[in-house]
Amino acid sequence: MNFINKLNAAWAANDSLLCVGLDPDMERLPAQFRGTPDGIYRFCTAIIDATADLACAFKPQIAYFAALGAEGQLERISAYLRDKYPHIPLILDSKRGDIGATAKQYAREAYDRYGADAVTVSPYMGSDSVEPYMEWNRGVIVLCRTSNPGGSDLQFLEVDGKPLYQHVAQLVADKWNSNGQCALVVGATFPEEIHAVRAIVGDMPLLIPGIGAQGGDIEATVRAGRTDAGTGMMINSSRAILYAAPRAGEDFAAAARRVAEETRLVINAHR
Ligand SMILES: O=c1ccn([C@@H]2O[C@H](COP(=O)(O)O)[C@@H](O)[C@H]2O)c(=O)[nH]1
Repeated sequence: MNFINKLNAAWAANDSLLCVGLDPDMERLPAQFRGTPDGIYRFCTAIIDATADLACAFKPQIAYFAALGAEGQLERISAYLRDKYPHIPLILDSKRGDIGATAKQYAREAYDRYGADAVTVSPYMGSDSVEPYMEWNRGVIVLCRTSNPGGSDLQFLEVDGKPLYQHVAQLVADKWNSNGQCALVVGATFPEEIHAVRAIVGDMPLLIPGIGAQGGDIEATVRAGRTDAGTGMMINSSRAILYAAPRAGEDFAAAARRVAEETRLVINAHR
């Protein structure tokens, strides 16, 4: 099943637009998982088990694995998700961008090595840098209006009367999405821009990081990004779920589940 079909199925099966981020920071892991690469695997799979019926996707950020030389654990986590929850897409957040020959290797890394259903890519190097991803029947999620404040340095530059990020949205909608496999990254910290991007791209899925630890407003995000079908979004939360402070008598996985459930409820209240 291709990415968009799988995402549609996961939205429906779990009645959820919540994407759970997998960013295992060794310093923040519960003590029983610290110090060994296998601990990363056990922590992430415990989070997956605790939230799989509440999520429309899981999004590991590759830096958290590569920094520790733990890419093998990411391969294991991806295989675990595929085997146990084959209906939930895996989004590899790697934000790659390079010349075509190198991009071909990055595409193999994402789709073949990690078995990702979709991967995040940077549009900065243009069409030939994203074409190799399009050759796979998987998802390509293009950075458009990122959640960080510094994203404005370039993404807000006015070009031909409109901000650069809107040109990216238009380019993806008009050209790069000819096979219907694209989505865009737009930060929850910028609801007005989510609204502007939605107006350009119709019902194309949006990956929306920035709620939770980055403080984005869930209600404003959902109102700005929802489609007529009440879907169209993968609203990502990583640290707020992974490192939810356990209440008395509650373990980390139960705390993660509680926060994921609360987040999904708030999202669904405004769909
Ligand atoms: O614009 C962007 C693009 C990607 N991210 C990534 O999403 C998560 C957010 O983590 P939180 O803990 O929920 O803040 C992280 O992996 C980022 O690399 C983003 O934040 N903004």
